[in-house]
Amino acid sequence: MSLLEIDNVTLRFGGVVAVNQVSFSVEEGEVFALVGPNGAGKSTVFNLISRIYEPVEGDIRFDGDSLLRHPPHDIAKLGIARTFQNIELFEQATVLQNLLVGRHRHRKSNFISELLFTPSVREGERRHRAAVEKVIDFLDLQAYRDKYIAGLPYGVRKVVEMGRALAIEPRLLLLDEPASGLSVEETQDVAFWIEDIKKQMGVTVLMVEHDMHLVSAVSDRVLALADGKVLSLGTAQEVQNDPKVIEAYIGGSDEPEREVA
Ligand SMILES: Nc1ncnc2c1ncn2[C@@H]1O[C@H](COP(=O)(O)OP(=O)(O)OP(=O)(O)O)[C@@H](O)[C@H]1O
Repeated sequence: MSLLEIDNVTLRFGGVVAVNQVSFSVEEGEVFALVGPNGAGKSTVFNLISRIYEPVEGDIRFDGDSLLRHPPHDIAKLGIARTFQNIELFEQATVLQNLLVGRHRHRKSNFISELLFTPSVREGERRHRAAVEKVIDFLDLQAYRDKYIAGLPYGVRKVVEMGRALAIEPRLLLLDEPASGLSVEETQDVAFWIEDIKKQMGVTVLMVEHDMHLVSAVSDRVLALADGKVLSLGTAQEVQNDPKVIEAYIGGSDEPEREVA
């Protein structure tokens, strides 16, 4: 059984079919990339998995369980974490505080036990701290742990955003354009982080990305979408060389952000 199964999913916005009978599966332990021109439906697929949108047709299963039976706030508890294209961190809080917020799905205590700071609450607090410190070490964020987000460079914020998602110890990490706005060197670092997230943390990664250098460097498989439909599925090289994909980019309103290697 695949970790994530998108099964014949359709979503319309008025007359626009944003996602049109799309099916694909993500296997445990792989890095899977969604690519395609602007408006192809990539973000909509992410928002369907996050339960922000409700499909009009089809099913989405995580570890065999239909996500459509769960409300959006259950998604993190089930083991799916995501980052956002426009970084969503608390600007007036520190890196450490932002990562601790990411741990909320593990909080089992109630208001009274929190108030009394019972031994189980204390123990829980220690576990949250330990998990967050592990992410800080893993992503090399020690120098920034007590810094406010508002004062951090964009590239560091992107890494913190990834850390916030990793702090919940997900099985599946959804990365929405992890390289957007980053320099070539910073994108290289993101490629290393993604490799480590897969190999050292054992987390499965599904990402939307325009930068084909990054996609080629880290992805086990790539799915190209255009006009809400699946165009091509294979290795990065197979997909980039698929005439249907080349046609979609040339015929579309944009081209890949950087030349394909
Ligand atoms: N909330 C919305 N309301 C109406 N139409 C929408 C909405 N969100 C997306 N769409 C439309 O659905 C289609 C797919 O959009 P989507 O944002 O998923 O594409 P994308 O592949 O993520 O594009 P990009 O690379 O520019 O982020 C587009 O035609 C878009 O205009």
